[in-house]
Amino acid sequence: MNQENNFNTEIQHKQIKSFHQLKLSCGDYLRALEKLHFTEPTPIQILSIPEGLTEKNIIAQAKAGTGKTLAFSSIILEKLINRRQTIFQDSNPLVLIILPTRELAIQVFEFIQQLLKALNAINPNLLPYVNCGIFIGGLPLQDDRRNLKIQHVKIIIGTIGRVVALIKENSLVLSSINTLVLDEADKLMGQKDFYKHITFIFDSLNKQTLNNISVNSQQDINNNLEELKQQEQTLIQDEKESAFEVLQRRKKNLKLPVQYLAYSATYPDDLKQKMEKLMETSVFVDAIQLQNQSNSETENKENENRDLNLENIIQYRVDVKQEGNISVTKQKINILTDILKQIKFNQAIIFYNDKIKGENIFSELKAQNYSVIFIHGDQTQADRIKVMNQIRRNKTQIIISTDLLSRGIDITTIDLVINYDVPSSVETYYHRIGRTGRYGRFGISVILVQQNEENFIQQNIIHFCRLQDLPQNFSDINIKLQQKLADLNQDTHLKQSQDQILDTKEKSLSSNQKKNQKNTPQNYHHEFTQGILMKEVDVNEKFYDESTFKYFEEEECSPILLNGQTELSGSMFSDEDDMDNDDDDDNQLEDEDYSNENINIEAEQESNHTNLGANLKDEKQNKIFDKKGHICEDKSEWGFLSCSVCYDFLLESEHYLNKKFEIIKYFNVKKSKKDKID
Ligand SMILES: Nc1ncnc2c1ncn2[C@@H]1O[C@H](COP(=O)(O)OP(=O)(O)OP(=O)(O)O)[C@@H](O)[C@H]1O
Repeated sequence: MNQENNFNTEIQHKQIKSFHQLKLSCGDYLRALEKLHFTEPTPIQILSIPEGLTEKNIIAQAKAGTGKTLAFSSIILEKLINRRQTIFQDSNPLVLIILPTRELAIQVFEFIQQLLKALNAINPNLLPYVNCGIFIGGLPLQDDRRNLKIQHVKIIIGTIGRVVALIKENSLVLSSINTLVLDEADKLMGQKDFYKHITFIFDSLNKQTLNNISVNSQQDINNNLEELKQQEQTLIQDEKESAFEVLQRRKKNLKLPVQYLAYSATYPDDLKQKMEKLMETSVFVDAIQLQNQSNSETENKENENRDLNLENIIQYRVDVKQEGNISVTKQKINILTDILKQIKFNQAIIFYNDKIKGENIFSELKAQNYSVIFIHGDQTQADRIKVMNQIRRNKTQIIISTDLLSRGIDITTIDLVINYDVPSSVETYYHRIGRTGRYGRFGISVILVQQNEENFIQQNIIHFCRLQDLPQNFSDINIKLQQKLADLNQDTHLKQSQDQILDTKEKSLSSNQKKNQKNTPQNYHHEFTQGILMKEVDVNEKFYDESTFKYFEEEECSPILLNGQTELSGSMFSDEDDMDNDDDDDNQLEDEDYSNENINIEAEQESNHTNLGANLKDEKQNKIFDKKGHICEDKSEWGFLSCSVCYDFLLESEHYLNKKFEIIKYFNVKKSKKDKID
């Protein structure tokens, strides 16, 4: 492309201010994005979504924290929406997403679940057969087999070892996969063990998708023969040629049975060629240039357009000097605690290189009464999930981690990253510091440098990154950090009130579509002669519920047994304790205490919301208070829900709680269609 063309394309890209302009054709999907507050696309979304929708293989690069997950998720979902008429014919998975760590896999799983949920709330008939499943090491294999068999998972999200194991034992069938996503692709391709598995997946995909033409798609081919004939005029020489041969030749001709999407913030040069070879004809989507051009300081400086630094992260270095008899370890701990005392951060992550060191830092900080937690790959999966939960709920202020959390993890409240140990490469450095400064927010990073590490730093870090010495005075930084926290809190409030407005819009928009939903419990009237045993399922945490994994069953999915004495009150709204920063470990107590309090807090906050929001809240409050005085008359010692008022209340609450109440067992309950009674 010549310079003038380049310039024009850049101008066009800069003019894109909404997702509508990105070849995303489905209005409901655009509304779902809006509902989740994704209104303006980021450079990687502007560049890679339209490319991806043309079925090209993509190797995409964008700086840390700039929206790569939404970019590939949008391509996947738009493709599924376009194919929705035929999805239900196939019980095999259609999309495979591979990630390097379990924590990242869980995050991407939850993100796509959220997108699907928002889409489903707007139009339940759009992708009713599309669900996603998570397949990671450390959890029972038999659960994965069962989920693949019974749940007909369409979007597979997993870590490489588990995915390969499932392919090898034929539990995971790849014959219908049409998109393979490699997130943190340089890690997956660059590490020797991973690469071996990746090539195995590519080979299996090629074999199985071609075999599939003769088996699973036969029905599909026959159905679409006429259409195929029109499209493939040049291929069909003989009217009697079988549909199988037509498609076989068509696929071979295109040589692209599966679309590959690779995303990362970093690609070492030697790796790019290796990837291009494996992914055959691919395009390189480079968002770095566009990201840097939107920053006036670096405008028109060709070499600086490959700069991976984020403007919103201030990077400091501090030298660890030998002082008297004090050991280097002690020196480093002193520097660390000094930084932690002086910088008024909200949440910090400290990266270290070996596990024993991590445990030592943990003990030192714990002894100084810091709210601290540590994580590494040798912990049990139960502990890893527990730690991630603590971090995400902002229940711990300092996280000590190996490079396990250096990539992809998206926690907006982290505002300080400390490289306690120097990372092994500049790529790892970029990923580590990218745990702060997410989506353009302010963040700080500090690297501790020992004398014997100076050469490495000079050659690998200083040359590429904008390191400056740690200042004596942190007051300016602290003001910025406070401002960031205030902005984050304000964003949360704003989003909450916008959510209420959108929910109301959505209710009126989709009331007709919702009428089409059949056999949901709401459509039935229940006559209670004895009782129902109910189970509470947190919709956002459905994955955990499906597993027999003990820790999560205890913490997230304990069945609720409403006994005869149950008083309906605000304590039902325990789901809202996301905002709770209390460090209390006793979840049961905390839920109940907080949620009662929560209603009062909300009542106070309501006065600031719009009328529409206020009405909605009123509606919710009334629902609680309407029934608050209600005490079930049934004194059944078994604690079954046996009262229709309680039951109705539970169903009404689903919407607010973001939970589903599944009926485990009926006891002599008659069911009849509600509309007959009405
Ligand atoms: N268009 C958008 N509007 C608002 N927020 C967005 C948008 N796109 C992404 N985000 C938010 O930006 C944050 C970072 O996104 P994401 O985790 O996808 O970054 P990433 O590029 O994959 O980062 P990393 O390189 O660290 O993996 C997330 O909190 C995400 O919800």
